[in-house]
Amino acid sequence: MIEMHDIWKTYADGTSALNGVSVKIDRNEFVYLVGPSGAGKSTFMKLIYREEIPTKGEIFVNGFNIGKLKQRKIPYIRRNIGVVFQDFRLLPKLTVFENVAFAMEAIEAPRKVIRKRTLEVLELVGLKHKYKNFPSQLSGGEQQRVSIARAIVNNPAVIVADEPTGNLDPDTSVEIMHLLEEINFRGTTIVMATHNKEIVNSMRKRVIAIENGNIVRDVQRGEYGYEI
Ligand SMILES: Nc1ncnc2c1ncn2[C@@H]1O[C@H](COP(=O)(O)OP(=O)(O)OP(=O)(O)O)[C@@H](O)[C@H]1O
Repeated sequence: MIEMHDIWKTYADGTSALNGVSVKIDRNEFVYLVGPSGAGKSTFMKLIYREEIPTKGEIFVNGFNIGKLKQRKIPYIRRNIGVVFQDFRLLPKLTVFENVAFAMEAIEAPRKVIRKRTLEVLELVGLKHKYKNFPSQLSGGEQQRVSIARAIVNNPAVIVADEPTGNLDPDTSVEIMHLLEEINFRGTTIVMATHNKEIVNSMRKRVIAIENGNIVRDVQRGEYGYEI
């Protein structure tokens, strides 16, 4: 599903973020990425959804060598990877429905299909009744649910979530985690960067720890392993 072969990433200003990372993540896995601030977690994820390309090494997602992807193939890979951010990144002037439908319009799905599928995913995240609301009328947890609906609407093979509970209180964080578990259970691979020790230690999954751009630990049903 995701394979990195000796991946190096150095940014334009000379900062090296990843130093020879190799890893394999199988279909349907749920992986927590942990490690200190600045360790390279976001970079790891940006390479998966092709926000960045590696300086050296090869990365395959769903069989595609995405560092070498032709420009015209990029929409295909974007459709196959849903991304969830800490700060939700919903479009404030669009309703809940429109925020989710927008991701399907981008791939030019037929109108009827868009309506049916959008309402279906809003139901899955428990927000169908708020489809006419604007993001500003929702709680943080609800906004994150909408962003998860947007991430899954095109039925991606992988979801990449960068600290999805970072702006949420503990109870809401647990609800969001249950939703991600449910999505994983339905067949989507999930890679999630987090600093949330409680969640990692209570909902045991594979844990990959990154420090100074290297994988220093990779354990099935692992622990958070840091003090904060
Ligand atoms: N666009 C960029 N240009 C230059 N340096 C960058 C850029 N993005 C990230 N970095 C640097 O690369 C290193 C890894 O950053 P990255 O964001 O991947 O870390 P992280 O583990 O996600 O951190 P955090 O937990 O704080 O989000 C850091 O030294 C960071 O300052």
